[in-house]
Amino acid sequence: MEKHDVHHVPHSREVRSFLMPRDPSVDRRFRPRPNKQQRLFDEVIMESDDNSSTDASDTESEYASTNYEDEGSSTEHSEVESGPQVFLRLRPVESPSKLYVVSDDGNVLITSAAPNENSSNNMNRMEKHYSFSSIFDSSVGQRDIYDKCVGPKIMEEECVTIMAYGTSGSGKTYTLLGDNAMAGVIPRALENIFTMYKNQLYTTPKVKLVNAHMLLLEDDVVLEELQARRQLLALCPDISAQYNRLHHAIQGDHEFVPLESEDVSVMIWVSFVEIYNELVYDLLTLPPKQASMSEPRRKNLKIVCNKGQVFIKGLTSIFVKSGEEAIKLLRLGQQRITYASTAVNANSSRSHCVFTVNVLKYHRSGMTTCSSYKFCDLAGSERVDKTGTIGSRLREAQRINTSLMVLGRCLDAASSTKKKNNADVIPYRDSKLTLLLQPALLGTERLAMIVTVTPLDKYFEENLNVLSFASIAKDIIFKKPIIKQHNTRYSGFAESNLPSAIRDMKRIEELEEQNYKLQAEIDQMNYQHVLQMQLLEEKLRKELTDRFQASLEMNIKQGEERLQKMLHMQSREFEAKMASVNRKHAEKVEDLEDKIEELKDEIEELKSPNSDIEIIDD
Ligand SMILES: Nc1ncnc2c1ncn2[C@@H]1O[C@H](COP(=O)(O)OP(=O)(O)OP(=O)(O)O)[C@@H](O)[C@H]1O
Repeated sequence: MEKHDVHHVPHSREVRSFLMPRDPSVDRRFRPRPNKQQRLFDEVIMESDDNSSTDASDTESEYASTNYEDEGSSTEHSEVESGPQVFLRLRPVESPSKLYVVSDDGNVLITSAAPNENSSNNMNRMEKHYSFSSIFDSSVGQRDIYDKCVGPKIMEEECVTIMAYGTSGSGKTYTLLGDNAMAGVIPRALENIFTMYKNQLYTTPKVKLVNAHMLLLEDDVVLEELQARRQLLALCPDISAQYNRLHHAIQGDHEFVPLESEDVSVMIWVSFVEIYNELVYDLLTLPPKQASMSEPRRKNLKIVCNKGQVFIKGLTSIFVKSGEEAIKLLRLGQQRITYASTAVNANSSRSHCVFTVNVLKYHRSGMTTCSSYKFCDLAGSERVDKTGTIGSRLREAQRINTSLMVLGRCLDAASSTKKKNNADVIPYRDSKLTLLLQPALLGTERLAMIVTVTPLDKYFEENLNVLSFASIAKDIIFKKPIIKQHNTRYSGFAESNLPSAIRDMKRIEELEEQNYKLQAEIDQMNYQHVLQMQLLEEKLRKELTDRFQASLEMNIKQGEERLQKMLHMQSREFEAKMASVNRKHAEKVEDLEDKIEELKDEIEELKSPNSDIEIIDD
């Protein structure tokens, strides 16, 4: 086993690469790092202030906001120097490898030198130390993971991206979603959010984040939103029994406290996307209007960067009134995710998924703020050479590995304090994933990464890559101000104090009720119409059948009569012929009888004694 000598000074600087990760135990002096922490991304801040846009520039909204002019957006900043929090979770396994040891303080993972046959890389054949914000061994459950990694961020009402990263089958999806018995981070966060804002929840979708802009919606748009939400929720699986169990278990695990403020109304929206083979798909699309099209068409969407804001153009965002509704939509989206069975996980996510919860708050002052929580379940990195992956699975794996590699490069660039005077210092545009997670990678929003590892010998090398990736993320120091919340002030909205807001709400509820009734009437009329059409069709069918039957019967009758006539004529002809033949025969018989009589007379004459004829006797 090759031992790492801490006093040995390498002659040249180590080459940085994500695929051949840096050895974190190499003397820090010889890592390609600056001597002191510098302010990063000044140039990127400038970029976000200018009017340039990537992909497409589309800030015009289909949503009317005419009466409520946006007086300008701003952001609530925190100037504190900070970096991402990186947590390590070890998956429970039957016989854990002895190659991984957690330090006494519980923050450093020490990997032993790999046995030669387990490593294709010399660098891996030495002891390494990886430090984390916290390490959770297999005994740590879902409750503690939430309390440590996510809960405080929700309480602070900050914009945050929670990212699960690890090899395939190491427990990323389990950590984020959990199972029926043990809820993961997302259901807990939803319960936390809905309990926190319990007294401020606004039941009408009056404010929406559209293309990264907060808009006050007109009544007709509100109705559309309510209709869309009703339609989509109707498609969701029924999880009420399961949800009740989950809800009680979560509330038993944590003590979420409702906020007291009365000056704010809160609206919560969720969206869910997957990035599959470098294409972005909406997992909450509405069903098609025509009933004939059973499956909603999967249309890939564009990620747009405009004025430093990143959003997905045309992404469905659904207004939710309870944790149950949000979890229902999460389950619906999950059913639409691309899963496949791989060598290491029978139900492996083949895409990166991002579930976003936007908490929009409008304050009595007229200020509207948004806290955005992004939960990102990354597809598992995979050794395509060892697992024998082929065909479409291989293509997927290559795409997954490439996008993870770009993510690694972005983190690497962010952790490198070597200042470069160009805006493209972080290559976040190189993959859809990094483009979408740009605010977290640039440090404008908080980033927490939960790294999952299966502590088995056979995954040793893959795990070292994951750990190196994590250690790169851990090194990042953002000096750019963290955006705590996005703010917008509306001039019209300032007047919308509570009484008028309540009036609005009542009016909207009335309209919704009316709309509901009209929809029911339309449904009833449609039903009647269909019924009438069916009856008419039936009547027409019967009429046609009757006519056809009558004409058929008439044709048969006419045919019979014709045949009867022909038969009669032929029999008369036959009778006449027979009569003539009989007559001829009778005449012949009469002639013959006459002849017989004549002959008889002649014979009598000859026999009489007076005859002159002498009879000679022998
Ligand atoms: N900490 C844990 N405790 C109990 N079971 C776990 C834990 N972590 C993972 N598992 C189980 O391991 C299996 C694989 O986990 P999971 O699907 O979360 O992996 P993954 O990292 O998301 O994989 P992929 O990237 O292939 O989708 C699941 O059956 C899950 O229940």
